[in-house]
Amino acid sequence: MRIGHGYDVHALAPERALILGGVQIEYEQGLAGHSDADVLTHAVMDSLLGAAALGDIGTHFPDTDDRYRGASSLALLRQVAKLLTEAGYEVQNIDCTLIAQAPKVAPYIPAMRQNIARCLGIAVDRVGVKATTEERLGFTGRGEGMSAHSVCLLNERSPGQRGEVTPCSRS
Ligand SMILES: Nc1ccn([C@@H]2O[C@H](COP(=O)(O)O)[C@@H](O)[C@H]2O)c(=O)n1
Ligand SMILES: C[C@@]1(CO)OP(=O)(O)OP(=O)(O)OC[C@H]1O
Repeated sequence: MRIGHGYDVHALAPERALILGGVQIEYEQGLAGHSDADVLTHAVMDSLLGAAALGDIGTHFPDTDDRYRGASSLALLRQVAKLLTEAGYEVQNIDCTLIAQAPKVAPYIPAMRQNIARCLGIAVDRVGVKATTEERLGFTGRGEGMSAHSVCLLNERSPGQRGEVTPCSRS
């Protein structure tokens, strides 16, 4: 079993859509970024890539590459799922936390969990999504941006399934 951690931050800006866990939420501002800036999904992807020691989202989806301009982070998450499968891992569970002073996202959490689980091909009860404010403190508390943390566990499939060389004894 392998543990992973991911963390991401995006600034709030006018005239941007607010997309969190693949859910578009009505709000006066959205998150700025090269992609759709879905900070929660970015933290989830980094936790998965980290657990597999496969780098991070910037390695796989550089913000200098026009293919990722305005990209759906859920589409990127599906690509991460493929990388994990190819490397011989399956997701045991994910637990992530969005840090945002506003808006209240609790009503959207079931849809976020469904989106993340669907992209990874796992049951929704393997995906935890939570939200908290930072009590008006710091950059999230002042409404300048949002951040997210994620942890995950990956199961390693058996060596035979991963295409690894298995030690053999010589007589
Ligand atoms: N953007 C947010 C932040 C929080 N919530 C929910 O409110 C609860 C209380 O938050 P505190 O920061 O005051 O502890 C929290 O447990 C979440 O359920 C939210 O929906 N959206
Ligand atoms: C997701 C990517 C895609 O180009 O762009 P951004 O939306 O800027 O997000 P960031 O968290 O800075 O990660 C870098 C990129 O991988």
